Amino acid sequence: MSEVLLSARNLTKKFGGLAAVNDVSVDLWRDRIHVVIGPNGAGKSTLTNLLSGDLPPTSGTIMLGGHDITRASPEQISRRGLGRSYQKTNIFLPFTVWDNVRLAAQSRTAQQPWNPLRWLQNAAQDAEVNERAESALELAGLTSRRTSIAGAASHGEQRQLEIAMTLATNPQVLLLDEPLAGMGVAEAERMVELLLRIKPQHAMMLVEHDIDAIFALADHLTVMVNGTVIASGLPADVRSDEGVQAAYLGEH
Ligand SMILES: Nc1ncnc2c1ncn2[C@@H]1O[C@H](COP(=O)(O)OP(=O)(O)OP(=O)(O)O)[C@@H](O)[C@H]1O
Repeated sequence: MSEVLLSARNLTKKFGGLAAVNDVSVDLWRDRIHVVIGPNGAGKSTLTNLLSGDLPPTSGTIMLGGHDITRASPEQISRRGLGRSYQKTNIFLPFTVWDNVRLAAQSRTAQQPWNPLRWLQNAAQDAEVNERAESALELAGLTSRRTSIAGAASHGEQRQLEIAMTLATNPQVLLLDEPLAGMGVAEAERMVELLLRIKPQHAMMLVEHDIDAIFALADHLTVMVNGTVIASGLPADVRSDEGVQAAYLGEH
């Protein structure tokens, strides 16, 4: 059954006199993809940064899995099960695909306090980290590329690797910033397939500009303009909304 994993209410973020995000509420459900669109400067990145803890909101609340994370750090929020990818890549280019995913999986493992049985715990932890990295690699469709040097991978594969690295932290909620940016048609199709494959286990919010992908992926579509939500709902309803056509979709 679908459930709300993240719930943000009345989020506002002010930079001086500018409300980059103005009274925005968002629910993210497991097995649903929520796409946020809007022209440049609409507040999409700022909203993502509020949900991930990279920026504190001026007002409003964010609940993740029943916990109030409004003032939590990005690390605490990650440990509570939120993973995000960044437009600017976090990949270590000289390392292999596998090493990158394993490092991401390891970053999630808490340090254990010292005790005489620590080597046993470490061994168990290693096995668990490897397992998490392995399944993230497989979900992202990169198993056959594990020994490739990340820097030598194609643009599309590097974007897949970013998703694999995000999945390796075992998130329930995924925030993805333009996962199809800069991709050709075939790469974009592969990414859409990948996102649909990981959808059932995750609640996802995507910021995306690719119109075909938006309508292939979105279960819920939100349109932001100047920090404000001007429409939010089923993609077909939002698409036919006159205000949306005038403000955004009409441009394409
Ligand atoms: N750290 C900051 N300090 C001051 N103003 C900021 C800051 N970050 C964003 N803004 C402003 O907030 C508004 C929203 O920016 P944001 O980057 O969230 O928009 P966006 O919808 O993600 O745009 P794009 O599609 O171009 O990435 C813009 O007017 C931007 O200039």
